[in-house]
Amino acid sequence: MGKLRILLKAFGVSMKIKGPYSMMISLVGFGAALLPVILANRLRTLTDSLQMLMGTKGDAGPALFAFITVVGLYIAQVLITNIQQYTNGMDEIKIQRFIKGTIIRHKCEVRYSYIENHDDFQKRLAFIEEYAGYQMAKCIGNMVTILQLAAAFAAASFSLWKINPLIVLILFVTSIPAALLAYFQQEETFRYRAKWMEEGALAIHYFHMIGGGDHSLNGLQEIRHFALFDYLKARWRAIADEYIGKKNSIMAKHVKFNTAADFLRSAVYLAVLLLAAYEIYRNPAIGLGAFTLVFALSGQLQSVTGDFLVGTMVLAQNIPYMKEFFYLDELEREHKSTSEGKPSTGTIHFDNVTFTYPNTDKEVLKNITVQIQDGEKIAVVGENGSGKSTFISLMCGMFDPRAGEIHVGGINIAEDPAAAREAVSVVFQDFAHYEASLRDNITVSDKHRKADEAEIMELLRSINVHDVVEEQKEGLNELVGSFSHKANNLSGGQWQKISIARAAYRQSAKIMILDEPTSALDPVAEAQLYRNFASLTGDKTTILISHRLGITAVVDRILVFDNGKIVEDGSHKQLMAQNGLYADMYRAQAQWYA
Ligand SMILES: Nc1ncnc2c1ncn2[C@@H]1O[C@H](COP(=O)(O)OP(=O)(O)OP(=O)(O)O)[C@@H](O)[C@H]1O
Repeated sequence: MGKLRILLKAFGVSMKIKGPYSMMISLVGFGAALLPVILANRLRTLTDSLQMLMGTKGDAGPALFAFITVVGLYIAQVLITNIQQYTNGMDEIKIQRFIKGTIIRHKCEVRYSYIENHDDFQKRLAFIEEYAGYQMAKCIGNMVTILQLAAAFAAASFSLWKINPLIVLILFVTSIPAALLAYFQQEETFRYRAKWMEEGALAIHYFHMIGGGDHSLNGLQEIRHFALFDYLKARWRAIADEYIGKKNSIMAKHVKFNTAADFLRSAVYLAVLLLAAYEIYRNPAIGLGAFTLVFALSGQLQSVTGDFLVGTMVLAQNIPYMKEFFYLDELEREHKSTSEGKPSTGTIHFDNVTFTYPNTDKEVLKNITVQIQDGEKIAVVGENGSGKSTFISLMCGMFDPRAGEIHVGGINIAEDPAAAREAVSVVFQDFAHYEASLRDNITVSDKHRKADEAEIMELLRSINVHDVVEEQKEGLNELVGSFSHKANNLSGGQWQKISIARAAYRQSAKIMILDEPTSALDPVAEAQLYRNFASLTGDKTTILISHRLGITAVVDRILVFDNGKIVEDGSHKQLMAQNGLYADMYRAQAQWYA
């Protein structure tokens, strides 16, 4: 995309965010940019009228009129400034809402592989959230400001030019170094911040681990128990202090240069006043008011020139960042569902599937071929890191295989993940905790199903997780979570029972996937769950990952994973007879229990 096209596209989006009311106020403000010049000219007239009056008993009318117009202009200036401040505040809110909304939308719509930091997605998203989105959203406002400054510059220059063109030239030329300085300083600060966003990420991680800025309680008890605050604080400090040190030296440099620039600016201003005084001395006919005009407008012209130059340079410099914002539109989306109706079968077919995670070379799954029939109960077992959860992620369409095809419910999941997911209910290893009522926590898995309280409780009883709801004062209406003071937090096992209930609630699913669903349950609860395994899974095809090999008794077939391959496939009896990896693992666990 060419620079001009990016700029025009950004203007379009930015104008839409601003809305017609705010655009109108900006255009009114356009006229208001001329107010200081009109005011300075009225002050000139007032000074001249007062000079005429001095020592004479002449007509006070012109002075009075000039004074009244000055008052009127001041009032108009105050009103317009405040209305503009209000609309600017509104614009800021709209911009933040737009940026957050855009980020959420893209995060939900892109292919899941981006979430695992494919294409530096997370870093680029952070940059868009922090900077690029704001520059894009503000560009039309910035453009209007630049035009206002240009108008104010032209009007002020015209007024001063008539007194002495040299005044305008001096003010303009001497504003250039200060403007360049301001621009380079902004750029240096930005560059440093962008670098910090990349290098300081670890410091932010430590800061959150200690509990700052993050509402999660993850690991906080352990950190307190091992008295790790000082250790983590030192790690955070080491990185943060380096940043602060560099920032301080940049700031010190900027202050030195800015002081010099301010001296120059004041010296030029005084020189211009002297020039005006000389002009009046040389030609008294132009009147004392000319001095008032120069006095009021010179500083104005200096700052307007500087802001205009810096604003234009920054707008041009920001075009690449605006482009970064439009990167979001180029990301690959998850395919929209094209199928009519839901899958009617619970079959799962992996056909020669090989997979590597984004940005890695290691083959985590190697040539997996497996046919799972409708209604089969399958256990997936294997050592840590052998590829079991990855197998599930692919089955849920989170990633595309590097080679091979996966059909879930008869649908090629790479082509229509949304339709294939309709067939599946799942308990992930790291399931979500929703800050909501227990009812919502259970029913979010099937938003179309309208079940009343009795029906939900019946379901919970059938899979033996009803105790979590019955123990709460408000039953299904109990708010749960750790964020709100009104909510009651649950234990790890209670949360897991709710996640199982959530999966069971998705009645229409043909396939049920359970990734270590009992890891947090007590032995009695676990045994009860497997006793009710038939109620939980019904006639659904079931895939169960577990390290507890005792549960393999409730399944028809076991897939044994080793280093990304299915190395054994059969019933418990067959695999024990085979005396391979499964039999070894089973005996090791049984021995432990014995
Ligand atoms: N997001 C990821 N990016 C890169 N590699 C990953 C990612 N997730 C997992 N892996 C790697 O993939 C391999 C298989 O991991 P997976 O989680 O599928 O194993 P698993 O059999 O489920 O293990 P566990 O029994 O410990 O849960 C491991 O070597 C792991 O390091």
